[in-house]
Amino acid sequence: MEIPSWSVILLNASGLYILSLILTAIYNIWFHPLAKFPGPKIAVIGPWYEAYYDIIKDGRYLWQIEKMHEKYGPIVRVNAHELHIKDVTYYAEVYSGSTRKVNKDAGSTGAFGVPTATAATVDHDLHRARRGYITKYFAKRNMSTLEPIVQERLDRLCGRIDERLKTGEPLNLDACFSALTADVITRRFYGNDFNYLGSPDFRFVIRNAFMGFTQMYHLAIFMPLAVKILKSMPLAVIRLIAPPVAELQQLKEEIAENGYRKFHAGKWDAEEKKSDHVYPLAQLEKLPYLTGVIQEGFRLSFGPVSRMPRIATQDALVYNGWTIPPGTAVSMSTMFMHLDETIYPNPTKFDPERWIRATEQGVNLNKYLTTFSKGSRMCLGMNMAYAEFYMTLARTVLTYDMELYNTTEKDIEIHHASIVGYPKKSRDPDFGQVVVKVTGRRGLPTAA
Ligand code: HEM
Repeated sequence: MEIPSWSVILLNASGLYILSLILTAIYNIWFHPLAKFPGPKIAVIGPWYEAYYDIIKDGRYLWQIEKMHEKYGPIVRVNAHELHIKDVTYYAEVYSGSTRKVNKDAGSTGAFGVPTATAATVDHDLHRARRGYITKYFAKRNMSTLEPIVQERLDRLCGRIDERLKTGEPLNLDACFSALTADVITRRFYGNDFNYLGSPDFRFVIRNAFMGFTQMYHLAIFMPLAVKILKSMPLAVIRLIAPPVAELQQLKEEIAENGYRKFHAGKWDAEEKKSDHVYPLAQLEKLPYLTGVIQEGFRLSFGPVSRMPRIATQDALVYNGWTIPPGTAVSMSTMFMHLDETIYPNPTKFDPERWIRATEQGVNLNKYLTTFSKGSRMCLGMNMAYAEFYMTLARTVLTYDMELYNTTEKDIEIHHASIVGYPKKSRDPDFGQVVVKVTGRRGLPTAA
């Protein structure tokens, strides 16, 4: 028997592959359980349309989805297996998880590369069990043990801000607040921290690693194998191809090797303790304007903006006359929730008083704030994040005068979605950061 040449084998294999793509496209357009839902056909024939916007155009699919909603209405099929809904009144139904079993979408959680993490757990029941083990550590009643940790780290932060006041050197708020929160979290959960607040320019590996991870997020969804191969290369090679991914790998290797031995010695910087503008959290939480500032900050900074689909495994959801079959991935986006003008008139305006007005009118605006998501999978660290925001804002704003330095609205306007939002890319390495000059330090207020 004559053995076919390599070129014939290759030709046949390519033919079969193309045929399978055509058959999949035909199935997805006409025979898939979601075939009847509105949306562009090009988005469902295969993963390429979404991949084009999220990989080539770098996290721009969300804005394309916005255009789809303008054309097709509030429910759109955004890829072969996922529906996206743009309707603030329906969020609780999709994200609930307390009244029905809700899985996560394996496609998007797989990108995290940590299948045992609570946030990446796909199955409803397994997630419930895993979340159950750790919930108590995040309870609101435990925030009193967090308070002294935050106050001590704020003392350290103030020490660093004082330095900038003296030298006149600009201060990168993104960097110093990231260092603050990393120190607080590690000290709260591991008993010690790496004293990132003490590092020059507040640079630290976890922040760079997180940014590296977000940059690889879309690639990891569409080409998981390519990312696996990249991660298996020697660190020096990874550093050449994708420096932030090298940071992530280095961090993992260091933790695997040393555990947490590199922790800060644990000596609290008592000599830096200052008593001005230190208010108890319980007192701060009662202040309506400060609360409005925090809520409005959460609203316009969005939190994670990438889609986080939920799958009702056993129930059919009903939306606007459409019956969504069980097992369908359904997503909604915080960016659309927070910019909905029926809930937030003049939505891009930073208006803390809208929260005060809503309370006076008996309107529960919090229902539409989805920075931390809602339902059974909502953020476990929410109370911790709020506590840090109250204490940090009160302390820094009351203590210092600051002026924006080389920072404009363009630095914070989001243009790319890669888990969190990023501004439009720029060649300027400092672009996309909030930088200030510290211009003064205030004394104690006249009335506490
Ligand atoms: C401003 C700060 C934060 C924001 C905006 C935020 C936002 C979120 C969001 C939206 C989710 C849901 C993710 C999903 O549906 O896939 C989430 C989950 C989670 N967050 Fe946060 N988070 C913040 C801070 C924190 C902190 C400080 C911690 C802990 C120290 C934390 C721990 C968690 C955990 C453990 C989950 C997984 C919960 C689960 O799957 O049951 N977060 N976060």
